[in-house]
Amino acid sequence: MIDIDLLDEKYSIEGEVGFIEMEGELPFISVSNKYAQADIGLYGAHVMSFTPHKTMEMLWMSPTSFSEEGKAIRGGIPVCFPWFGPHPSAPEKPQHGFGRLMYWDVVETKSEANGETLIRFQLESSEETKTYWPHDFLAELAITVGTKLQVALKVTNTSGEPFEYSAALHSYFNLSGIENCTIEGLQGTKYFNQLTQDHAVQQEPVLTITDALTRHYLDTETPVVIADPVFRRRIQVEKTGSRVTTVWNPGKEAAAQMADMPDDAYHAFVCVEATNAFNNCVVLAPGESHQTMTVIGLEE
Ligand SMILES: O=P(O)(O)OC[C@H]1O[C@H](O)[C@H](O)[C@@H](O)[C@@H]1O
Repeated sequence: MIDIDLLDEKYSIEGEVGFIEMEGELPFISVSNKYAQADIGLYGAHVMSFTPHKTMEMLWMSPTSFSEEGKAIRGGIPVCFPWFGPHPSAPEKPQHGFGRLMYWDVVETKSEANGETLIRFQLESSEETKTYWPHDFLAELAITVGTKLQVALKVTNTSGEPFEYSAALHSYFNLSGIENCTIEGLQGTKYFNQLTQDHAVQQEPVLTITDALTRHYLDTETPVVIADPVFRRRIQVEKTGSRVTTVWNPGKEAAAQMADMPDDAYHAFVCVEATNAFNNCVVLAPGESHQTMTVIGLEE
């Protein structure tokens, strides 16, 4: 049970961080500072909105997303953990792990000296997580709201045995229209095409999306830029501790099949994800940690 009043009492910061609960919606944190406005759901430690002042919303949220326990939120930044995609050996387990299907504990809110706001969450192994995944772990998600949005997922192995996990910070970006936009920074990078199950190398200088696309670019840490000339902006997606960049758009047919997005929503977003999966899963020895981080902002 989430006690929003208690959280508000303990972690709100006057004029900067507030805890909000609305009828029929999952509870969320509202952050407002001199740089930006952001909303962060407690369920899944899920960033749902990030709007630097004097710009438009950077993240896309489905207007028909589910907002109820047991169902993933469509849009924003789902945290996929401790596996990405279908479970490798048990397909009945939830796609993209259980991290996006549980409440995370708020452990700190802080107004930084430079005016940025830090929100820290934790998800610790429990009887419930062990019904999905047998390992002891501590997952920490640190979100910094400034002119840029920084999201860092740190996983520590708190068990006595090594374990392997996969993960992604599955960011949905708000576009003027997919047909107007190009994605820069991936030329010459090899990728696994999930739709055709082939491997290839991107030859084109920029990626243009004209149909359903699910590509996992391998062994790359380079920043990607989403150029949107109609919205007159270039969104830069930087990352560290992630060696796979996933680019996903469902296209027309698959979008129409999804209950939690409008039929034409494929127009409105693209996902560029900081991923650790495929040939870049993370193996942690007892006591070891790994951090996957993404930084999202307008190109300077
Ligand atoms: O519908 P979801 O479970 O949220 O997954 C949405 C998408 O996530 C990733 O980008 C995967 O590579 C896609 O195959 C998947 O369709």
